Amino acid sequence: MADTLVHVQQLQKSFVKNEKAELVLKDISMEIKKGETVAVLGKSGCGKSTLLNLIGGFHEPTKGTVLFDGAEVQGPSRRAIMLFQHYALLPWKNVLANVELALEPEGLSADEQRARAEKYLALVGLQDSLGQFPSELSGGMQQRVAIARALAIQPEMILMDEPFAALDTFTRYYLQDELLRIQQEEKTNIVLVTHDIDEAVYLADRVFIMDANPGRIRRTVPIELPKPRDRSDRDFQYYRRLILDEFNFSRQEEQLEYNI
Ligand SMILES: Nc1ncnc2c1ncn2[C@@H]1O[C@H](COP(=O)(O)OP(=O)(O)OP(=O)(O)O)[C@@H](O)[C@H]1O
Repeated sequence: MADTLVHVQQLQKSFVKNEKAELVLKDISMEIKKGETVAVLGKSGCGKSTLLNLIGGFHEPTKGTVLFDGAEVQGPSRRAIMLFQHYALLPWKNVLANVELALEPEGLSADEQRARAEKYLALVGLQDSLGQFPSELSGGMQQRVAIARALAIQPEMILMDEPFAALDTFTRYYLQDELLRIQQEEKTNIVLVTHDIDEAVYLADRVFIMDANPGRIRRTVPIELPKPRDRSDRDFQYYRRLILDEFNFSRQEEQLEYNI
């Protein structure tokens, strides 16, 4: 369909462990529409990162297919960039050089490359930190460099694996707001793997809730609230509660491992 960017069809993934094939993902089917932000929530080990890696072409499916803009994903592409929890910046390069390095395959002139890197660093508010090195930056600033580096490639989709999990609550809220603002400006698709129910309800248009052993999608929850959202609003609490109930947290049967 014209408005579908990612189409996951009957996806299965097994890994060999102790000489036995272990089914990690079973029969995953989902669509991500152009311009959408989706979140994937589930218990630790249910296969969220594996699903993200399959969508990004970093793993090969055991069965099934992933279509990106109608074509089968057969490997990583610069149209879908992965953003990790631990920034992955080169410590010996300054902020500007870290972003410029990611642009080398684009074949831009030196001036164009610099202008593009500066544009996206300004977009994340780091225009005054171009010459600083990663060790001189806070975790939140390092993640902003990583976001600028991903955006500078101008991908259609950014795959985020718990991008703010290493940050304190205030920095996390701040970066969630930044991400929302940037996403609305750039219209980049975002697939967000998170443990943070609040983060999923705040950012996502739809939340995919996964079950474990083997990993599968149990329920899809559309978050029908205008953005930016108010975390203290009753409707926000409604969705938060609905998702908490999916995980039986209200009955305290599960060990709490989420940021709520
Ligand atoms: N490359 C691999 N080789 C073998 N097993 C793997 C590999 N990658 C993941 N697994 C296994 O697949 C299962 C799902 O892992 P995955 O990292 O996708 O889960 P997750 O839901 O992202 O977990 P977490 O929330 O803890 O990051 C786990 O049992 C893990 O050990």
